[in-house]
Amino acid sequence: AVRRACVLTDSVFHKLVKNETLTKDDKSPVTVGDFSAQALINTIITRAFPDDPIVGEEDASDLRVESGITLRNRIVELANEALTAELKQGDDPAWGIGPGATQTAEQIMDVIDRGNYGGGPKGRMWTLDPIDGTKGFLRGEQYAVCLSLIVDSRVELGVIGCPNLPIDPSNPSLGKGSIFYAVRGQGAWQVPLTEPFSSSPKRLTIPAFTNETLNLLESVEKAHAKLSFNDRVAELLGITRPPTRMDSQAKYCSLARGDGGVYLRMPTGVGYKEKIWDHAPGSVLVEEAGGVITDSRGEPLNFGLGRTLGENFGVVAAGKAVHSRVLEAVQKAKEEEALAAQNAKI
Ligand SMILES: Nc1ncnc2c1ncn2[C@@H]1O[C@H](COP(=O)(O)OS(=O)(=O)O)[C@@H](OP(=O)(O)O)[C@H]1O
Ligand SMILES: [Mg+2]
Ligand SMILES: [Mg+2]
Ligand SMILES: [Mg+2]
Repeated sequence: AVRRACVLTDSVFHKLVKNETLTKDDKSPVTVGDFSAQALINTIITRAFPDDPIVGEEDASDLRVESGITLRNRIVELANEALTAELKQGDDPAWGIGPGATQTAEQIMDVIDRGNYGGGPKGRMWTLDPIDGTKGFLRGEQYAVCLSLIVDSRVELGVIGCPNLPIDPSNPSLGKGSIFYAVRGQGAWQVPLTEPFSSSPKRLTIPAFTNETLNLLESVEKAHAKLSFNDRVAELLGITRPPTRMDSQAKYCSLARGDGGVYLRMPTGVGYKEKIWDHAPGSVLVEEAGGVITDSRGEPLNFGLGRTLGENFGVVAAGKAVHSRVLEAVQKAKEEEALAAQNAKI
């Protein structure tokens, strides 16, 4: 499902035109690529696991109204193109894909809305972010197709497709595009997007870092994380390398294979609640690569609270040894901030 969606989003990027993007109520962008990829993946999940609910980022309400007709028609066309593409190794026509698997506009809208599940502490559920880092996608930079399976609040499987991420940053000739995946208890792995079954998966482990090699992985968008706080934490840790900024859960993939040493994402203070689909796949990937992921207090992320992670205490992910040092530096930076706020009041 993730591979097919990556082929879809990559082709959408190359033919995307200006009026194929909507601005959602929260002012964030969503493109025909996000909607059609959600239709595609939800179709496959629904056929393979008919009883499983899906917590998906997008919903079709803006497409069901008069003003959404042009966008809807385009999404139906793109989703059907992706659904009916020829079967590849590992594909099963019982999943509603392959030549002839066309759906009506109504079916496409309904399958997008299979992502409307509210989440919660008990049972099986999938999370889907059809394009994570939509702003990165629009810039032609990093984005990711992100899927996870949660059972009784615990992430058991995470799959992250990164069409624009170098396969090996130290060897650019290998090109771009990988799928990263982890099954709890079975390790973290990377396979090339184009040949996921024919090449042997590469096992990922977070390497050891020194102060000289350590660096932060952080958001591109200033509205998504408090980057000035990150700078102070880096200073307290004695980090000399500049941070690596990239959109989407490609940050978790980069951490899992050691391209960067710490993923730090602190709230900007506007009351935004992090969504479970933005962290569930990445969290199991990092844990299976030998890392630790918590909020800034050191508490585990709770994927059983609904569609969000609840009150936002940020996210800290790193290798085991580094993680405890980062938590200490984060606490120190928070104390400094509180003190400065108090002094400003006086
Ligand atoms: N205010 C605020 N604070 C924190 N996070 C927010 C905020 N607004 C949006 N979002 C979510 O950020 C997701 C992408 O963020 P990333 O850090 O992964 O990439 S980016 O560099 O910031 O674009 C992005 O995911 P996508 O919508 O899938 O792109 C959002 O879910
Ligand atoms: Mg979005
Ligand atoms: Mg996202
Ligand atoms: Mg998204």
